[in-house]
Amino acid sequence: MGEDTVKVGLMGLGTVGSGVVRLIEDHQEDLYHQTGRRIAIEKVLVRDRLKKRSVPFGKGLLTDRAEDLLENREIDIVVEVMGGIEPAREYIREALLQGKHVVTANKDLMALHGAELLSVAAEKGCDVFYEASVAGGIPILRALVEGFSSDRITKMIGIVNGTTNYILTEMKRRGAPFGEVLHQAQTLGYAEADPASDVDGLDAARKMAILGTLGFRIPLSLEEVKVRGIADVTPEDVQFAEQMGYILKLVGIAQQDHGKVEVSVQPALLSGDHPLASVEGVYNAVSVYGEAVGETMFYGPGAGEMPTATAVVSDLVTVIKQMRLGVNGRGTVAPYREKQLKSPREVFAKYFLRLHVADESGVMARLTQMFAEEEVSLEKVLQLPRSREKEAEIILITHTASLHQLSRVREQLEESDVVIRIQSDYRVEGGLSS
Ligand SMILES: NC(=O)C1=CN([C@@H]2O[C@H](COP(=O)(O)OP(=O)(O)OC[C@H]3O[C@@H](n4cnc5c(N)ncnc54)[C@H](OP(=O)(O)O)[C@@H]3O)[C@@H](O)[C@H]2O)C=CC1
Ligand SMILES: N[C@@H](CC=O)C(=O)O
Repeated sequence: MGEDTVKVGLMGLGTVGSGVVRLIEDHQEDLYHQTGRRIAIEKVLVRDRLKKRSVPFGKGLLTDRAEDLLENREIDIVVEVMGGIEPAREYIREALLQGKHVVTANKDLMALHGAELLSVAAEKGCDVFYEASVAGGIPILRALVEGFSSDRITKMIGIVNGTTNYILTEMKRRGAPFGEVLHQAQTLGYAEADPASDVDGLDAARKMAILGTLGFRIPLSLEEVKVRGIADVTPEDVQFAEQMGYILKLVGIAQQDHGKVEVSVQPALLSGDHPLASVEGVYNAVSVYGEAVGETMFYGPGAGEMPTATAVVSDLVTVIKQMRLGVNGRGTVAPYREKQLKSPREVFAKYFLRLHVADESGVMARLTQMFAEEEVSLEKVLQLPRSREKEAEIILITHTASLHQLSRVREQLEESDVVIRIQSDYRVEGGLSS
């Protein structure tokens, strides 16, 4: 191997790592034409060297000692696709201190320690790219940083977790039980090592923290993202939503107006004509609204071996091109704007509530009174046939109200003697016509 070869240290050979190996092999000629360099995987770090692998490697290439990559002076670029916080953070930091460029798919790490790692990279004149960390195969980060650099982004709304979108789609399509479809998502390589982070919305929250930081150019931290997952979503919620013309999805929303931002992840009802309503299975999509450009939409596979590998290898190509130009590390840390978060009085949406109430006369009047007291008006009301003795079910969709108003209404409902329980409540996002 001569001068024209770039040597890569690969950390992780699971779903994404195997895809990276395949893609580099299959596209070697195309990659050479773009970069003028051959890409050679010099060492691969794994936990268990004896495990059976879907991509064949010479015995000497696999190692379970991180030093074999970090202390290898021949390795120019470390690709981290192991996942988790530690030891990934320590390894990436050390790689940067050794002057190696880094490509990672690790949103857990970038959402939590991105600022620290980018600042080490800037000091050492190294690149850190992490396109694969958000929305798998969709090149959304590059679009935000480069494509929208002349505009001011006001809103990003997206389906950014493939596993939960796959689960909700299968629940809607064939009424499949939650546990069964989660297991399928794991088998297909979509889910995180701990799938609770998909189901609880944390994976999507990490991605929204990254999108918010890059899109609004503010230092957004993970704790500032309000998170609710899909664990308590029932097949009935999905069906009732459909009856009323809505699709239930796990949605990330990042919005800024008057200099204040709101970032959240929650199961939300999307009206049938919403651009995200038809995004199914493992697919992700992000709508980005710019003041000047208007609405744009990015769509593609959000998880899985080869889609994610394309994002990783594209980052690798960028690093190699920058090496040729000698511009690595330039602009790694962009100056941020001042950050102000919205209070619950400043976050507005419509809401869907499913209530189990006493089956007696006058209940509807009592309910509407509670909403009226908080100045929340109702857009739709659906009374369902009685499901149990002395219990009726009512579904309400409000007009736009603040989160604060909704919490006040919820308090009243919870204290009321006619409400047996609030079965579910979801934010509602209108479509093109709203
Ligand atoms: N799967 C997907 O669709 C997507 C994943 N990502 C991100 O990509 C990263 C990798 O995900 P994925 O490929 O699915 O994960 P996998 O669990 O399939 O693979 C992880 C790999 O890392 C190795 N590894 C884990 N911990 C260590 C450690 N401490 N020391 C050495 N090796 C270790 C494992 O070794 P061994 O094989 O020996 O167990 C395995 O090869 C994660 O950050 C994930 O969030 C991002 C976008 C999509
Ligand atoms: N578990 C994640 C993988 C990609 O980021 C998902 O399902 O989206």
